[in-house]
Amino acid sequence: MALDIVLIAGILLGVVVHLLLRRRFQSIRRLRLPPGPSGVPILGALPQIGPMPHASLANLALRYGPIMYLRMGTTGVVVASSAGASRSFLKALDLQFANRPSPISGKDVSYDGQDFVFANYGPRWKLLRKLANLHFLGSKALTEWAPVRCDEIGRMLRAMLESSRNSRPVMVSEAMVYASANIIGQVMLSRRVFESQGEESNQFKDAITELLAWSGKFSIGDFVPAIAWMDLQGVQRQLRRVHVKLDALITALMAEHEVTAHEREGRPDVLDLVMANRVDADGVSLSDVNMKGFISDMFIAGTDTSSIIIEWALAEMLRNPTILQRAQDEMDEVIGKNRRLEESDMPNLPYLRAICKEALRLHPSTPLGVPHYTFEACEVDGYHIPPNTRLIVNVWAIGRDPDVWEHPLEFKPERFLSGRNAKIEPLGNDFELIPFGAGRRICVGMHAGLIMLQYGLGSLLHSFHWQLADDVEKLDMKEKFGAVLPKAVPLKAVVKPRLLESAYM
Ligand code: HEM
Repeated sequence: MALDIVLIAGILLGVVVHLLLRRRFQSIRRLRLPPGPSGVPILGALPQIGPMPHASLANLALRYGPIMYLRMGTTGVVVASSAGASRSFLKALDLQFANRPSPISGKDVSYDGQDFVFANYGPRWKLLRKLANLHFLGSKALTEWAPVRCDEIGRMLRAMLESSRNSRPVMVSEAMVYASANIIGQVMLSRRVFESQGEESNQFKDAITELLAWSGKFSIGDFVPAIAWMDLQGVQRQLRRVHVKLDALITALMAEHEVTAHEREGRPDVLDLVMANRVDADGVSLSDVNMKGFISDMFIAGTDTSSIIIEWALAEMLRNPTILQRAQDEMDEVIGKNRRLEESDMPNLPYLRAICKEALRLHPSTPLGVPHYTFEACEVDGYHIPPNTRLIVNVWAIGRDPDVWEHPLEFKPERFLSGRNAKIEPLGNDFELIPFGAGRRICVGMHAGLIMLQYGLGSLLHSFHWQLADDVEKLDMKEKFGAVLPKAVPLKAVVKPRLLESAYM
């Protein structure tokens, strides 16, 4: 009897110990973090991120793999560096990662997270996104605003024609930023923001360029919030300085817009429509600060993105004149030389579209996208991701992945004309090419950005012969890292008209 009790007690104890050990091992297995560098005390892996973080992270991924976990300061960061890894996050875990980390150094420029880009996933973000799609950036709205794009690109081409007559070189990205800002101004606020290309528009471009350069910096305070107040690298100070300039411009534009409301009766612009619908059926409402953030985001995200890619594409073609020639031949055949390119020509220009995809692959304007954030713990490909983790998708590394792209560093638009790659589109479904991101937070201006890229670049190629301003000097192809990735040395070129004079009028 006593033996039985001892035996049963022993078996029970064995079962309990077994269950406890199994749970313990399971939880250890469940809590396996993705591989990554161990880093140093306090700063974690931050010292391993050099001045070109997209390249540093790509190098670390070669060692640790496409899903990598880094502790940066006191913040956990997971980095996705392959098509498969980005699909695991932006498709399978899209909802969990649909938030943004709180912008510490970008506190001012994001209106303390009250804008659109940094809004967390929730009712206010949904309302902003709905209104942006409905009135500004969705396909119906884009069709309605096509005459504005035609007008502004026409002005840009005429200004370049003038430069060629006066033997003045053109600064490609400046011209495109000026055109893009005026398109956004006309559509959103019924006014061109700059009447002439010159000091005022250059100040605006410089402010946006500076803002994007500083906001891409890996600021220590963003990763060690306890010491953010010290602003050790001066990032917040610099961003505040630029924000003050841009905010003054936006405040003035909004005030003027209110005064001129009577002039737009029956023909509302985007701001009128968004203002009129700023409270939705569920009572979610947009404050004046939300509205300022919305306008500011549209100018910032909508101007220095397509223009950067156009500049890179032209630079690549100046290094590879046969590509430039083939693009011009295609347009001459489809359009001729009596008129300029129209948006409706685009379906008939497969080579031009391939050039745009190739530029988006090799030179995505936002190399690390915009960071995502999860408040909840989750599991990805068998790895545990702790709560409050930041997600970086290395879009730049994905576009250069040698396992996907043959000769990844070469600019070869032909790769998109046949075979498997011909089906790849940069629209968030093919994770090998995600310059606009993917999932719910995919760029809301994706279609507008693509139109500006194809129509802007196509118009420049079709309208002019291109030559480097300084033929002797080798074209500098270095990148300058920030939230966006422009050429370190802006492209300066000499143009000569190639269409009938009447085509420019
Ligand atoms: C070629 C041009 C462009 C590129 C490459 C680009 C790229 C991106 C990327 C990578 C994101 C982050 C997506 C993510 O979080 O996963 C983004 C977000 C965003 N973009 Fe663009 N963009 C372009 C043009 C535009 C334009 C023309 C506008 C507006 C006029 C715009 C407005 C925005 C906004 C508001 C967001 C934030 C969306 C959100 O958080 O829900 N973008 N863009």
